[in-house]
Amino acid sequence: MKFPGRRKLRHYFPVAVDKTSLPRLEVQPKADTYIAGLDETIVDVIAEVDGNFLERYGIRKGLSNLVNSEVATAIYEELVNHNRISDHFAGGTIGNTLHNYSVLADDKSVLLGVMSQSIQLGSPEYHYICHTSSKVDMNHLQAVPGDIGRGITLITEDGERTFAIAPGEMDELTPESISEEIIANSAAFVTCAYPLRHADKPIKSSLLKCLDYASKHNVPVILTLGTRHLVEEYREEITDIIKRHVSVLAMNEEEASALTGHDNPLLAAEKALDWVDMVLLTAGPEGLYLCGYTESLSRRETTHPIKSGAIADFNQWEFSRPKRKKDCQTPVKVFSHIDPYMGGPEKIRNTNGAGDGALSALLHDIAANHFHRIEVPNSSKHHERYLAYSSFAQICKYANRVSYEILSQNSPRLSKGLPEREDSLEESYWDR
Ligand SMILES: Nc1ncnc2c1ncn2[C@@H]1O[C@H](COP(=O)(O)OP(=O)(O)OP(=O)(O)O)[C@@H](O)[C@H]1O
Ligand SMILES: Nc1nc2c(ncn2[C@@H]2O[C@H](CO)[C@@H](O)[C@H]2O)c(=O)[nH]1
Repeated sequence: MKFPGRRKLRHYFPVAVDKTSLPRLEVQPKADTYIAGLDETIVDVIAEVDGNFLERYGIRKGLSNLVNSEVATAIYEELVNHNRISDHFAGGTIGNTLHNYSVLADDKSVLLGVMSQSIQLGSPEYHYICHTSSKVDMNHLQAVPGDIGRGITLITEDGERTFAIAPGEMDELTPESISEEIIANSAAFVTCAYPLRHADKPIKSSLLKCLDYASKHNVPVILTLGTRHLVEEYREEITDIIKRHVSVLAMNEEEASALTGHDNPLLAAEKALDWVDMVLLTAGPEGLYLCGYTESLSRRETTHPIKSGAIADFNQWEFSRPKRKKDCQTPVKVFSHIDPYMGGPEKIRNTNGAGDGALSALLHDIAANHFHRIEVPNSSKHHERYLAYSSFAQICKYANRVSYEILSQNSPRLSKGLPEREDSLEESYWDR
């Protein structure tokens, strides 16, 4: 496990553990630190189109639209005929998050989902495997006879991305394929709300089974909402799942508004904290918010300028470390915010995956805490049980930096980790 931030001088990390056996790519649940995630396996087919194209196919801009196979074929053929397809990328909101986690942490994750049992060279499935980090363990995927999902990613002139999703067999994941051992030993279980729109498909029961296992074994559940209209359509069901199972909720401000009824991100996050332990709320050009709980007695005051918004002096305690509410004797709410790293890249061609990138940084910090607690249980870092290793403010910086990287490289999946020079997130970059 590579640690987020500059830590070598200030803390002890057992980064060089004696290897008594050959390294194995497959996750060893009792020995490895890893994140488990469930997703619909999707390949993103990237194409540039004009607004008229979306209208003609009745596709709602900026959203993830489900389309049947006839519409998908018609769209695909038109894009091919007009030479509009620029690339194929492995996608899926959780697939992206796990890949990015594994790249950042240089460590393992487990993907639960389906994969075509026979894969042809150059096929979308082939692209999916090729563009996924070798540290994402795919040994637990369930084989299906047909295709995985195609996420036709339509980029309009304004850089906005709209999905036309042809599901193929991405929702055929059955509960029998879910390993309790994998979930029980993970540092966290991460999933998204998308499977909920496939009530008649086995993936939904598989998701619920994972949530039950995670709750049973006290594994933090991280849920990312996906897209605004999904939240609007399934609000009650999503809220119920959040209240029963979710520890960390990740969403953008539109999804937050649909879920909580608050357009103001601080108020939306505060409302969501009635249900969960932590909220990661990304707000596009406004940056991001990380909010949660800490212990009143051990809270730490920020040295950053104090900010006020819908909540006065909201970032006062942002140097505190996040805890689950149930692990606090006297829980206090903590709010932290950061503006986009260096104001954002000069040119943004599309914002696809920037929010997922921020989430993978948060997962890295949660997994680092899990790893350190197991390796150095008597460290002063673990006198109390924390949810993450770093403070709210520090995680904000890291998450923000990763979003920037996704935006500048124009793809939802990181091709490499952050540069070593910057492993210290406190150095020059942050001082500008
Ligand atoms: N226009 C922008 N200018 C500067 N930074 C931006 C811009 N858009 C996004 N960002 C950065 O990326 C982060 C995440 O962006 P955003 O809120 O758009 O995510 P999202 O809608 O959840 O994305 P996705 O669902 O595609 O993963 C923001 O918190 C911010 O740091
Ligand atoms: N799992 C899943 N991912 C989606 C869906 N629609 C869009 N995405 C993914 O969201 C990512 C961007 O956040 C893209 O890489 C898409 O593949 C969907 O219906 N299900």
